Amino acid sequence: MAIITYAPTEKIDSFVTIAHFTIALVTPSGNLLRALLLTFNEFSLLCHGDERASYAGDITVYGGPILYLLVQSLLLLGFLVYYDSGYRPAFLSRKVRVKCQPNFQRSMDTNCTLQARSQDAEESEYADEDVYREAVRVNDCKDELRVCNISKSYGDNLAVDRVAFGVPRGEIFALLGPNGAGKSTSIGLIRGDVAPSGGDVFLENESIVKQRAAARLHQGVCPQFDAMDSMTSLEHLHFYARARGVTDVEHNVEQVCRDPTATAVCRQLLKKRANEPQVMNAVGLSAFRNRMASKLSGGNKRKLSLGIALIGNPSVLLVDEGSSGMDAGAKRIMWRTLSAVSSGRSLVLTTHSLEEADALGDRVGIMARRMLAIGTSDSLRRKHGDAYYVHLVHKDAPHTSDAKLAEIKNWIRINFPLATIEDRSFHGQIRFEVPNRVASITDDTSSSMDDKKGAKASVTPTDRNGISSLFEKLETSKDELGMEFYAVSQATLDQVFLNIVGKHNVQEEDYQKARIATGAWGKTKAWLRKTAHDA
Ligand SMILES: Nc1ncnc2c1ncn2[C@@H]1O[C@H](COP(=O)(O)OP(=O)(O)OP(=O)(O)O)[C@@H](O)[C@H]1O
Repeated sequence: MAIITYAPTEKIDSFVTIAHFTIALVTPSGNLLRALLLTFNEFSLLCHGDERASYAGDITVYGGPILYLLVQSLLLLGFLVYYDSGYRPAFLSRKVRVKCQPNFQRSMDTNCTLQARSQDAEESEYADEDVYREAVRVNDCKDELRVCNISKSYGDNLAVDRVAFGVPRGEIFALLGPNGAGKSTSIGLIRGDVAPSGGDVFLENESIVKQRAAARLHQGVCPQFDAMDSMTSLEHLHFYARARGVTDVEHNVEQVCRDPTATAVCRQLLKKRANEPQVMNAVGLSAFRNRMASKLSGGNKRKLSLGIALIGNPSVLLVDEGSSGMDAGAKRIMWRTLSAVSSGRSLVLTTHSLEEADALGDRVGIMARRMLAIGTSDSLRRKHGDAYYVHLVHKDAPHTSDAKLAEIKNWIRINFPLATIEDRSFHGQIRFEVPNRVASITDDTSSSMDDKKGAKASVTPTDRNGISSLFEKLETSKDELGMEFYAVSQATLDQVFLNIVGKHNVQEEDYQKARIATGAWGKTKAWLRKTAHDA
């Protein structure tokens, strides 16, 4: 419009052409627009000044936009390949330190650089000493996967805060956390899809930040959502094998179980149907090889995604919620498949299912933005669920009178002053929790809360015979209280998880948002409601 308004009439055409070519230089859509305008303007196609245009492919007609688009496609493809490779010329990179350190500066440093601080100060920055120890261990270990103090923030939202762990070959590491804890972001960071704000990830000692293409060769990813196309299961595997540059597609995963520690299940799977593609065997999809992926059941779709992740026999396998949406039976089959394919590689599994983490994970990491606890499920139970859970059933159940239930509760309070009795009792059944260390303390009925604290404080670490004392008391009073059965169990991983997130005051993302709404908007709404009501 500016050209048409202000340019001399005889120069309008040439000025418009110059403007078109200049804009099209940096915008591919500008080329398409120019081609479209030419199509709608017959004079532009047929005339070249006062003469007839030689042909439509002339540089001033369609030739210009086509040439520009070709050059732009090549440049953008080159940029994409360069960006995806993660390569940075030396002059653009900051100082590279392959060795990562705990306690890096929070100022979003791309290296895991160590600030000179005392060990106590360093340790206090981590949720507990096991988390700190893992962050230190991951510096020098030879694990196939090393996640070094990785962080990611989206604006003000710090989604992942200095998470550090290592996964050696043959180990399954289960990453647990409530909704919005940053599990999928952590997987994205390990994959190299999300650029970290700080820290680094090393796959077979290759940095996902600085050698992304090389590091990615070592990983296979089974994403949270199945991305299926209109192809059969077999065609999917062939397609992804070619995309990954795998030549021997048919026997690609022949060596899935080459490790001497390979499980018997794994070896059996490989023996069966030796002529089938081994990925098919490994994930147990042989029967559905020619079925359209969209027609597979949810469980088999997950297996196909796992099969795709196994293409190329990666040494690090990332499984994001591997059994989500599966029924109990399919879940167990998936677990067997996962443990079969885990031998000889490092497997990171994110899950909401504590049962799954317990069943599969050699080690478990519980995170909510930062790592809150790490260890085997047994060590976590010992550390964070150090209590016995007792379930009593009265012999008159389900018709036990309230008086008898009150008598049992009274007995519990006298014998286990620090026990927590569940408020609700179901048809003559009572559940209570006794802290392990104090299971053997006897107190009188009149003991005040201070007395109880005193009793707890007086327990020494050697006072660990709580379980025998607990059984002795239950056995002695069993008949007197009219108990039919009783069961004593240790904390489940569910209880451990709740204890840990409770201790760190972690809430689910939606709940947090709801609380924020209550704080600001909620208060305003309440005030408006009150004002309207008063009026
Ligand atoms: N692309 C993004 N842009 C902005 N914020 C994001 C983005 N991706 C994730 N987040 C935020 O990061 C936090 C962690 O999200 P993430 O999806 O990693 O959690 P999660 O543990 O995988 O949750 P879930 O178990 O529900 O899948 C959330 O607060 C989320 O809103």
